[in-house]
Amino acid sequence: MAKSPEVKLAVFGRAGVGKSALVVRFLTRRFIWEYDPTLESTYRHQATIDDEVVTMEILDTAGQEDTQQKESHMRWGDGFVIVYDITDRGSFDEVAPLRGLLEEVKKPKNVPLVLVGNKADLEHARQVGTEEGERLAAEMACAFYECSACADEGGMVAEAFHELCRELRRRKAVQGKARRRSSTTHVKQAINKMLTKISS
Ligand SMILES: Nc1nc2c(ncn2[C@@H]2O[C@H](COP(=O)(O)OP(=O)(O)OP(=O)(O)O)[C@@H](O)[C@H]2O)c(=O)[nH]1
Repeated sequence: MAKSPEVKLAVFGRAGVGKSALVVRFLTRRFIWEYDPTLESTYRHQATIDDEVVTMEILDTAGQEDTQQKESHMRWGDGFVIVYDITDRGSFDEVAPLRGLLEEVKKPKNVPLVLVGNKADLEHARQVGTEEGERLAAEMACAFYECSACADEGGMVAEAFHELCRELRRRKAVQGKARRRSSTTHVKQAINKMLTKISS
């Protein structure tokens, strides 16, 4: 039987945006109010996404990491969830620099990621409009979700993680095709060389 794909996903965002709450919601479908804010944690999780079993390793980073720690976690990950809090404009302003660092650390560029605006249940305290999130995601060419780890009726949190896995799968398929195409080209070139030698 084919081995299920394994993907490493890292969750980034300013301290307090709800990274741990989102990861715990995704893994347990529950909301837990408080976590140790300084800890980073890794979890393993299996899910069936479009009939394919995917094994995820999820790193919930600590919001107060220094640049060196961030870079090391960025090197570790295959795909990224960048989270901001819709009630905290400063957390939204930190998204672009985080994406910038990702693009510096990861090569090739155009890193697989999804953008999540969390705490959508706190509409009365909103500081970042939905359309602003949409616009930023369009600029970053990634999917965008407004979610609430606390009241996730629509299953949006899982959808964000699943979409990231789909994006990684799409890219792997494209890379596989490109590799196959280049090896076919090499074989063709070798045959042509041989034929040229024989005929000369
Ligand atoms: N109302 C509301 N509160 C939330 C939501 N998600 C998280 N919180 C609260 O926001 C606070 C911070 O949540 P955490 O999950 O610890 O945030 P974090 O991003 O992991 O923070 P660091 O670990 O410090 O980086 C906690 O008090 C949570 O209960 C949400 O969707 N809605």
